[in-house]
Amino acid sequence: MQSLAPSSSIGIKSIMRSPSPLPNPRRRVNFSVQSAARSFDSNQSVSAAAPPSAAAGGFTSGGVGKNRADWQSSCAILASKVVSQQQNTEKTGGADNITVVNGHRTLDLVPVVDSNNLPKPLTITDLSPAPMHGAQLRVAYQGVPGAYSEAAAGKAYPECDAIPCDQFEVAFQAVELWIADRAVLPVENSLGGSIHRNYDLLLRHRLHIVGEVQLPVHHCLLALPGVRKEYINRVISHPQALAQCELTLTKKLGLNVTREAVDDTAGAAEFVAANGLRDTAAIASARAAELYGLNILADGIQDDSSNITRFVMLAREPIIPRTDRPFKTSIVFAHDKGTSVLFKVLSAFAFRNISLTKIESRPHRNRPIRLVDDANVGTAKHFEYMFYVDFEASMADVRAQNALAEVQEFTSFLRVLGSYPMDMTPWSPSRDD
Ligand SMILES: O=C(O)C(=O)Cc1ccccc1
Repeated sequence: MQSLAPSSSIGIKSIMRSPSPLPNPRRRVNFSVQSAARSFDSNQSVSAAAPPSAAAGGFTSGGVGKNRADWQSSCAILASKVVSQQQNTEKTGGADNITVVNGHRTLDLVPVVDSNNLPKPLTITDLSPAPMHGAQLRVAYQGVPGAYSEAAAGKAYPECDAIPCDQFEVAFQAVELWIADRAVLPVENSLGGSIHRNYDLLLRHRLHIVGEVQLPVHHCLLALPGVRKEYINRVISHPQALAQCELTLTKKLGLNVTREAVDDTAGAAEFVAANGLRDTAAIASARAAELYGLNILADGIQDDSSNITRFVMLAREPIIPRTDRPFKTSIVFAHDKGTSVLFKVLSAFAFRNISLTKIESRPHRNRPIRLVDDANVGTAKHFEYMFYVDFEASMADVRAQNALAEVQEFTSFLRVLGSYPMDMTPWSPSRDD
């Protein structure tokens, strides 16, 4: 999967403002951080935030270390990468390519948009805290205007200044480097399940979950004006969107054509429009159709009308948990010895009548395999897992504190990702219901 923005380009581009209640999409942060990000291993967090405290939901054990020197060197790495990326861009220009990633054909796309909209080079001053932003909350999201993440930012913070970023890594770093105040991250979908890569990102960075929103997602099939369904031989979108519309595309619309995954839904729409592609349709929102001048060929094409995506809001500092409204707490833990650990951990919540809303396991990135020697049988190899659990209680609730104290006894690593108000907005299904 590739970004629709030139992946080697570096810049913040100015884009139009949108009317309320959608957030104000002002700038696109699309400095490329792939290589810079690789320099930040888990021991080199770029977070400048103070160490989290248990009371504020930053309870952690066995987590990564960080200090001012790490932060400064991370900034230096990022700044030097920015300069070299910029030079590469100048050398290579921006060719419009289809590449092969993990065996899939993907688009390496360069939008040919009006030159006022082309990314402007990021300078070192763009990486320092910007005191001129005024009182508006700046919320970084992955994608371009019209992406669902932008809508989620607008739902969480109606008056916010939404900052598009070409990658999640960039959205995280925008917050860590004080370019943005919050990042918005899709974490699970009612049809597609958990977005695993984003869970991995939560662990690699030191941001705190400070809120959640659940957004009904209503997909449209978009094409250039005058293009009919019969002309389409390719559908492009975010992989979640492609998966969420698979049945409708094939069974209802008869579109047994190539699918190609790109970084975000609205970026797919922008690409079709910017390149005048008459054989390609994008799956994206009605707002993306409006922003990029595309027609809606089919409306509400998600296979299940109750298609909800859950997003979390991330900040440098945890919020102070409260007990006067429903809160949720997200934790991640690992264990390296003992039996029935998962059972014991879950009982710590069950005995205190704390409901779990999610449990997810992910192979441990740094320690994927555990060897268990057995002289009679040989060497057994088990996957090592990280477990992600969400439970319905605030860290200000003594039951949650006691449960976590107990969990800590059975685990080798425990981190509270955040304790935050639950999204209690009434169920509002997709528009076509
Ligand atoms: O690509 C987008 O617009 C996103 O925000 C990610 C996404 C994709 C599909 C459903 C929900 C969110």
